[in-house]
Amino acid sequence: MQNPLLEVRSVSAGYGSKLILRDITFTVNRGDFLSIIAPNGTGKSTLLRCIGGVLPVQKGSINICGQDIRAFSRRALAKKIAVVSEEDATFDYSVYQTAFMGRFAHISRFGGETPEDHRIVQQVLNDVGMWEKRQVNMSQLSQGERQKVLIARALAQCPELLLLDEPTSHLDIRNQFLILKLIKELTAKNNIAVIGVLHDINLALRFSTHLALLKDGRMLAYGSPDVLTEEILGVMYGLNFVLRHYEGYVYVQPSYT
Ligand SMILES: Nc1ncnc2c1ncn2[C@@H]1O[C@H](COP(=O)(O)OP(=O)(O)OP(=O)(O)O)[C@@H](O)[C@H]1O
Repeated sequence: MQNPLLEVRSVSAGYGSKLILRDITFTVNRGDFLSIIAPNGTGKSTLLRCIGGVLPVQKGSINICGQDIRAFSRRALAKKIAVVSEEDATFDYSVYQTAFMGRFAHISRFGGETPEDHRIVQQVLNDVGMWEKRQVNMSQLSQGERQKVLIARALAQCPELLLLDEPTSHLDIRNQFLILKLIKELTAKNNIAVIGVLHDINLALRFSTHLALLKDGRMLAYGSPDVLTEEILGVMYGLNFVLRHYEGYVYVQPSYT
């Protein structure tokens, strides 16, 4: 049987002596779109940093394609995992140069870049609607446009797992929908998986195959979107919520009572 794409086993992690994540376990398979949902400061970005190999785990292990991520070089891991996060955004380059950075892990040290690298960059910039602005400097873009370019850079990496840390926080409602729809389609087409931190629970419910619900650094529930209930939302956010079903989708709203 094929290994799961990602196995997170009993992971505890944090910063120095400050433990943030406690005993987190889940697996992700190809085709999955997992959204991590939790209140501010719970450890969502910390979890993505561990999976991306940026923050070492203190206990437990993280395997990708059956191998511990600690066994990978940075370059080898970049072929498996791409991250979209504003943390590592640089603004001194053009849109094209920024998206092209996604190809670095694939470019052979001796052969140099190939027409295929440029074809992929053109494709991803077209996909996110930023090809027309390819020569513009990143510093001259709106925050939403920058976010689209960072998504293009990650897609150019042709990863097996895409990590998205609030990838649509600066996008308008149309672009949020279109970008997540694009990512979902690419997940299916390329047989990859996505783990996203999305604060908009309704967007998460629209696109996710799986949800991970965290509180105080621990996993409260993990599974299909059915794990989200009014009760569990109340526990997570300390507020009453109502869940409504409409045209096959579930929507969440805070209740005023
Ligand atoms: N580099 C760091 N050094 C020390 N503590 C940190 C560091 N980064 C984050 N933290 C702390 O870890 C905790 C979890 O932070 P994290 O960014 O993972 O939360 P989050 O769930 O992604 O939050 P948000 O929804 O607000 O983005 C917070 O208490 C935060 O203060």
